[in-house]
This record gives sequence, C-alpha cells and structure tokens, in this order.
Amino acid sequence: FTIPTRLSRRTITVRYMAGGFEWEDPGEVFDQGVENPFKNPDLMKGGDDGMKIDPARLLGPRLNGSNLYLVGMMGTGKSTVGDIVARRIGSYNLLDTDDIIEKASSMAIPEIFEAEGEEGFREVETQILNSVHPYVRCVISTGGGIVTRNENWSKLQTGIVVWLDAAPEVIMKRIEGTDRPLLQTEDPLQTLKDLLEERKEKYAQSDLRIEITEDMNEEEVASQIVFDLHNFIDDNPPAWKLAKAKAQSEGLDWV
Ligand SMILES: Nc1ncnc2c1ncn2[C@@H]1O[C@H](COP(=O)(O)OP(=O)(O)OP(=O)(O)O)[C@@H](O)[C@H]1O
Ligand SMILES: O=C(O)C1=C[C@@H](O)[C@@H](O)[C@H](O)C1
Repeated sequence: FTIPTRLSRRTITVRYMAGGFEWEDPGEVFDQGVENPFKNPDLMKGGDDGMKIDPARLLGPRLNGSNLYLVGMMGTGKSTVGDIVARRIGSYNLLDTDDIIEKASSMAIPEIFEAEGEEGFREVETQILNSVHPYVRCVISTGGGIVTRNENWSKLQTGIVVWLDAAPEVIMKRIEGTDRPLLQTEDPLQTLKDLLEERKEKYAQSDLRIEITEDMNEEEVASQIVFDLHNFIDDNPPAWKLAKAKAQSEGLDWV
C-alpha cells in the first residue's frame, strides 16, 4: 500500500509491501464457531499423519480480522515476536511502524531524531498509525513511544493491544550497543528505567500484558501471546455473539 508521509515540509510517497504470504478468504473461515483450543484440546488434534494443529492457526477465525497491536519498551521483542505470531496465525501479516517510517522517509530512525527531534518523529509515527489502522488481519509492531500520545490510543483501541513487558535489565542485555536514539545517554540502563516509569501507566491501558522473564525465548513469548489471546476472546466475545445468545435466550431465531 501507499503511505504519503510528511517530514517538515517534504511529502514523501512510498509503496510498502507487507508480508509474504496469502491471506485466506474471510468469507470461508469466519463464524465457524471455533472454540478455545486450550479448553477443548481435541481441536488441536491433527489428521492421521500425527501432525498437531497449532493453536495460533485457530486464532485467525476467532479474531474476526481484528488487528493485534504489540506495544512495549524498545527491545522487548515486538518486531521479532510479532513476526512469529503473524506467521503462526497464517492469515495475518506483520506491519512494523518503525520499519514503515524508515522506508517512507528513506531515513534511519536516529537520523529522523537528529533532523526533526523527537516531536518530529512522533508526528510521523502518528501519521503512519493513522494510515495502517484501517487494514485488517495485521499484527502491528509499534515503536516503544507510540503509547505516549493520547490521540494514538483512538487508533490502537480499534484492535487488541498487547503489552510486552520486560524488566529494563533484561532489555538492556538484548539491545546493548545499538543506536536507539533515546538511549544515547551516560547511563542507558537508568534512562530505560526512567522511561518505563514514565510510560508504565500508558502501557497498562493495554488489553493484555505479557510478562517476559529472562528465560523466555522468542517462541515462548509468542506462545504465551497465543494462549492469552484465546482466553481474552473468551472473556470478550464479539458483539454479534452476545446478540445471538440474547436473541436465542428470548426464543428468537438468529438470522
Ligand atoms: N524472548 C527473547 N529472547 C531473547 N532475545 C530476544 C527475545 N525477544 C527479542 N529478542 C532479541 O532482542 C532484540 C530486540 O528485539 P526487537 O527488535 O524485536 O524488539 P522491539 O521491541 O521491536 O524493539 P524496538 O521497539 O526498538 O524496535 C533482537 O535482537 C531480538 O532478536
Ligand atoms: O521508545 C521509544 O521512544 C522508541 C522506540 C523505538 O521503537 C523507536 O520508535 C524510536 O527509537 C523511539
């Protein structure tokens, strides 16, 4: 798709090609009454070849096209884990707002901070979020600071927001020596701690919080997301399901 984006007075237009796999036809897969496979393990039984069905596959029809927004501090694994989750669901594509910003502006993020300051970067980030949120069936990995602008929440809340929460010490080990612009300070660990303290309340507005401990690898984090999402969908059924149950309890036919 094409995203026109503005940095200062320049307008740049790029084509951003997402993903690399085909989406299923939604008409066929939606509303098949797929249940939570963790509560009905028979759903994970495969065919005679002994292969099991990945519970992530069964998220596709249950999510009804909703986007998944991964939020959290830099280095918590939003891009890496987002890619795994999208591939495992199979009918979802990964979009990464940092990645789109870099492609759209032909500039690396540190260069944007340098040229436009943090506020300039945040402005572009909001524009990108506005452009991607109408798409469906996407896992959208976001920049660590996207939660700080209140206006961004009106877009994030059109999907399911998943907070990847890891301790600053765990994050630091993973991103030490990289060029994240906000960490170019005397004491990057303390900066991370301060940033997390500032943003914690915002991240906590997410629908799901995934606590990432040091011993969890990327696959395990993805699996925890899949598990928690199935339970989240049980606890927050789509409006049509509630309407159907109500109609049927009142003896009405559901058309
Ligand atoms: N659970 C994990 N275990 C070990 N390494 C991990 C884990 N999750 C992510 N990593 C590694 O940490 C680094 C940062 O991950 P990633 O770029 O996905 O984070 P991010 O949240 O997208 O960061 P940013 O917001 O700055 O783009 C990568 O090198 C990645 O391979
Ligand atoms: O935490 C942040 O504010 C940031 C995180 C990265 O993902 C980038 O979006 C950028 O480096 C800013």
